[in-house]
Amino acid sequence: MTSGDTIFAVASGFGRAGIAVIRISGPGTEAALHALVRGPAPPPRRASLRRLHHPVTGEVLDQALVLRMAAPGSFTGEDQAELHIHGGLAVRSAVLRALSSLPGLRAAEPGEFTRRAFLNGRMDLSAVEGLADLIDAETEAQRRQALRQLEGALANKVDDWRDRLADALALAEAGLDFTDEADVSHAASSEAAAIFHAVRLEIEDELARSSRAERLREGFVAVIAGPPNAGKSTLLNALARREVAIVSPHPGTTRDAIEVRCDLDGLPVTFVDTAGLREAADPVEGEGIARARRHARGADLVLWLVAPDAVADGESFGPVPVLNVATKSDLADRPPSADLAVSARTGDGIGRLVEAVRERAEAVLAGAGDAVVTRERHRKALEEVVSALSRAEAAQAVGHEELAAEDLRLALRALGRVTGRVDVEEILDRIFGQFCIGK
Ligand SMILES: Nc1nc2c(ncn2[C@@H]2O[C@H](COP(=O)(O)OP(=O)(O)OP(=O)(O)O)[C@@H](O)[C@H]2O)c(=O)[nH]1
Ligand SMILES: [K+]
Ligand SMILES: [Mg+2]
Repeated sequence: MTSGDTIFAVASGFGRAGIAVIRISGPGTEAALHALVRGPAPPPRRASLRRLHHPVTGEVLDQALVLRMAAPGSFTGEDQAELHIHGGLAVRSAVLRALSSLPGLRAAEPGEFTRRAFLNGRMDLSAVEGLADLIDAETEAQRRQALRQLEGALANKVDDWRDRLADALALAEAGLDFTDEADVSHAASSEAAAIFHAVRLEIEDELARSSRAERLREGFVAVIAGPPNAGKSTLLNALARREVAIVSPHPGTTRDAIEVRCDLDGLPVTFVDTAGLREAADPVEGEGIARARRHARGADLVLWLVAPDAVADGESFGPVPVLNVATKSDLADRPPSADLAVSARTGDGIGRLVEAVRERAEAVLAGAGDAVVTRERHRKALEEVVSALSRAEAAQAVGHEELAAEDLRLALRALGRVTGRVDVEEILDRIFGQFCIGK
């Protein structure tokens, strides 16, 4: 399956670079190469050095390494080529203009290459999402998780569940066909029940692990909270090793929450600096304080900071664990109530604080690397499967074989949505919209 258009885009990053890669995909690829190199298109799967010309004026635009992949053995499954050109902005735009001038060629939309790969059966939807995550991965743990997904960790499980449920459905339907032969009917339907019961337990097991995996994608969140002037923004800057937040001796300096993503030995942790908590007269500060409390209640961990000169009542943030951190340890000894003491000024204790946060992040994210359900979209679909299977079991237990078969069909359809084997149009735009041009 190919669409008529041939698309092209810069696949490497923006800005000056030694080399830029332009991708071309579609039925007009070979003709486009022919026009650019003024001769036969280079043979597939062989890197060939060629001069690129403007197809109309004949002007030489650049020397390029040309790679051609013939359908269906390419990323998109279509005829495809890569032009490795020199990365200057002028070279890039000259080659792009030359491509635009060719009939049937147009610039690709965001995610369009990957969309074609999906439509041509080169990857399933969960692999598409894995690819998006791999491009965005910032830490080792995220990279490994995304790669597992791209390589089909979820798709393989889903395919296995689908096969078994399809068998169960066939058995259930056989049971319905043989209702006049009670033995056959009974044996078939209890075999079917055993299958969908086992599948349901396996899916529930995966769902139980999924919240950790989703967390690994999004990162562990540690919110820095405390009374005004506790040194929250100073600590954030020390953790980020740059001046992200404004520091001043005036209480009430920070209003908006400021997030910094960190890589703590391969684990993704987001630190959030917030407005100092107090009764505020100023409505803007009051809004900042309301946001601070919301952030803290949604966090994985609150770092509760108190300076030696401040008297502060502790606050509770629901079930979120709190680490009590005494700040400005260069000014005073650590009070007994604190778990840790730090000085952002001298750097004292910062390493121990980072280690404490890392340990907690590790505990929360442990095992996330093996989980295969990494997104809300997967979780929602699998929850639907579980409830359809529970209904099927209940129906079957009271002899409503037809209802059980209907629920099995619903379960199969919901499973199909994870990998995109059924009615996917409505989710396609959302997924491919996350990609940038050239992917
Ligand atoms: N001696 C010393 N002073 C510090 C330390 N950390 C922060 N300060 C000072 O404490 C004051 C307040 O620091 P901030 O980081 O702005 O405090 P904050 O908690 O973000 O304050 P608000 O945003 O207003 O709630 C500033 O004058 C900092 O220079 C420290 O480790 N030692
Ligand atoms: K301040
Ligand atoms: Mg601050």
